[in-house]
Amino acid sequence: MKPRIALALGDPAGIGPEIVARLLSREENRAAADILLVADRGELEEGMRIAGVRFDYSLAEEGGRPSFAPGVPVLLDYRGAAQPPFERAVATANGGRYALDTLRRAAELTVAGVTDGMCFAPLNKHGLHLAGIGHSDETHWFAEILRANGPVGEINTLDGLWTSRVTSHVPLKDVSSLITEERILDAIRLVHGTLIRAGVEAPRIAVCGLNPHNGENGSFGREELDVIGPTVEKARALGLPVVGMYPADTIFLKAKEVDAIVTMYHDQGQIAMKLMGFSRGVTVHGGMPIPIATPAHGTGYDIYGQGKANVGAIQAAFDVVRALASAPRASAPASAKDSVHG
Ligand SMILES: NC(=O)C1=CN([C@@H]2O[C@H](COP(=O)(O)OP(=O)(O)OC[C@H]3O[C@@H](n4cnc5c(N)ncnc54)[C@H](O)[C@@H]3O)[C@@H](O)[C@H]2O)C=CC1
Ligand SMILES: NCC(=O)COP(=O)(O)O
Repeated sequence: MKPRIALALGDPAGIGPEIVARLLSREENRAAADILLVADRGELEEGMRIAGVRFDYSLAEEGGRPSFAPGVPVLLDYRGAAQPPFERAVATANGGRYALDTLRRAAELTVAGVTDGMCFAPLNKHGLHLAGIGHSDETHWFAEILRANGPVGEINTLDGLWTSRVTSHVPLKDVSSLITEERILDAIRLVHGTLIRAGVEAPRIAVCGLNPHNGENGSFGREELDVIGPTVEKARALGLPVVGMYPADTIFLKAKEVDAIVTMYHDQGQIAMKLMGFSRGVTVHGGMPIPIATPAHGTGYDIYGQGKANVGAIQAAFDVVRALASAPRASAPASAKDSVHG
């Protein structure tokens, strides 16, 4: 059966509408899934205008189940509490509200079984903060509204390599104090479970150090000796397939030998992954009861409206979420089965 995918435009001030338009202008994408666009109609039309593409879509009735016809996306014309017109190329509370409300609607529809997974174009985290998200990022907001009952975190994937992070959207000065046995084990388990769900039968996972050259026996920091090394040993004893720890500056040279790399902070993984393939990188929101994917790149305000945003990463995100949505779903916690929280 074709997966049914809810698709949202993300931040209307950025390149999201343009890249979604370009994604859906590809006939093979419209054929590969039943697509429910959760989007303001004016923003979708604007995205098509900027991208210089057009495709046919039908309209869903609010509250009604969409009736999918082959190759024709269904649009749920929805903007939540946001009010057009949207300012462009700048983070605003209105744009952040639009992003959050459309994501919430897409999540509700997916939890309710109308769709099997969701994909969204980039949002702007400052806009989310202006809109009052109440969390550091959308991952923790998703965890709340979906009542995720275990560890959650961003997982990035590119060309078959996956990464998870022990810390994510926190100031760099706080990273060291957040590197604990519990958080390292969570990051290992999160990516291990995601790999299994993605069909990797025997995942191999490498763990990264924090300090230059793994701290050189404590000369440049003790996190490796005190926490990371012993936790890697413990993970192995628990039966998790981990190797390492390896210094951050060379761990990605081993990318072909492993399926996943656990990094200690955001940019350890993201710089490497974005250099390896900026236009193919995907972020999966790990630990959620439903599949959620988005491009690893952001809102690209500097190229808004120019019609030159690359479609590659949202194409990859769409492909990843289709694969995850086609796999048998781990049972959602009872609390998340009927409604979205909050
Ligand atoms: N999927 C998502 O929701 C993501 C959202 N973000 C958010 O996006 C916002 C902006 O982040 P930045 O650090 O400025 O990164 P960015 O990825 O938006 O921009 C970095 C550079 O890459 C270029 N770029 C980005 N996407 C492109 C595309 N598809 N085609 C061609 N060039 C592209 C931009 O023009 C810019 O020069 C932040 O609020 C960040 O949190 C960041 C990553 C992922
Ligand atoms: N929405 C996903 C996202 O923003 C991932 O971006 P980042 O983790 O690279 O900041």
